Amino acid sequence: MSVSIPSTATPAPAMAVRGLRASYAGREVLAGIDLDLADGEVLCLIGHNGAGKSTLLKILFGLHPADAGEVRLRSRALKPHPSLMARDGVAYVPEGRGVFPGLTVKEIFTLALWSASLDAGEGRARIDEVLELLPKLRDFWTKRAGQLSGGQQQMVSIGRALLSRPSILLLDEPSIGLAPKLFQDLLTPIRAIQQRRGMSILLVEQNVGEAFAVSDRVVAMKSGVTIYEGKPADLADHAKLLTLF
Ligand SMILES: Nc1ncnc2c1ncn2[C@@H]1O[C@H](COP(=O)(O)OP(=O)(O)OP(=O)(O)O)[C@@H](O)[C@H]1O
Repeated sequence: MSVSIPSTATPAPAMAVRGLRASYAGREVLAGIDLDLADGEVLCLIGHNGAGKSTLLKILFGLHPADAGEVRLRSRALKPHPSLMARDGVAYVPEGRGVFPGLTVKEIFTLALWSASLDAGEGRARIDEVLELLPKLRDFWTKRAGQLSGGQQQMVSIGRALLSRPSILLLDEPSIGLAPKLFQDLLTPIRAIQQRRGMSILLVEQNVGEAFAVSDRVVAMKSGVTIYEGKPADLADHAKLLTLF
């Protein structure tokens, strides 16, 4: 008689990075990064300017090549490429928002649906879903992105990323140019969406106060390597944070 034994194995992380190295014109900026992003976790990546945080995100979405190391989605090793990552449920919101200033929000979303080759019915359903998740988008739906505030543009950028129903969201410094209160207003719905969807988020942020409040774990980087990993509460004391750098 065969007896089935329940598996006690830890599930593979949503995304894992091993020994990642990268450079620009021969200058090494990532010097061997190991990182796990668990299922349904918000991981906040902090560090000085130039520590390599944005480069890491770019590599994970396939926008910059790694010199060495491995990127895994679940336990599957792959060579990141933007279309491949998008197909596999990864979305990337770059620093600086990247919305087309001359297009209305509606046009930006329509363009994103068109480039994802979704049919009209599915496209409408996706837009309705994002508008339900981020209802404030309705307030400026027909305005040109260039006329929107920084926080509104950031919401457009994140909403556009959510259209693809990602399981992993790579968010590069969404607080740039936002007052702390506006940043908080943006993070609160993101955290709610993340919990509702069970999405994993890798959030690069310098604005630690607000970011830690929605993060499950923090990793600090310095000069291309990770130097600390812990819970936000362990770093709540600002003095302790400064000793890391
Ligand atoms: N396109 C590029 N060409 C050459 N060097 C670059 C390029 N992008 C970044 N670098 C350099 O690589 C290093 C890491 O930069 P990166 O932007 O990844 O750091 P960061 O931690 O995200 O910094 P910040 O917080 O300022 O955005 C820095 O020394 C930076 O000057």
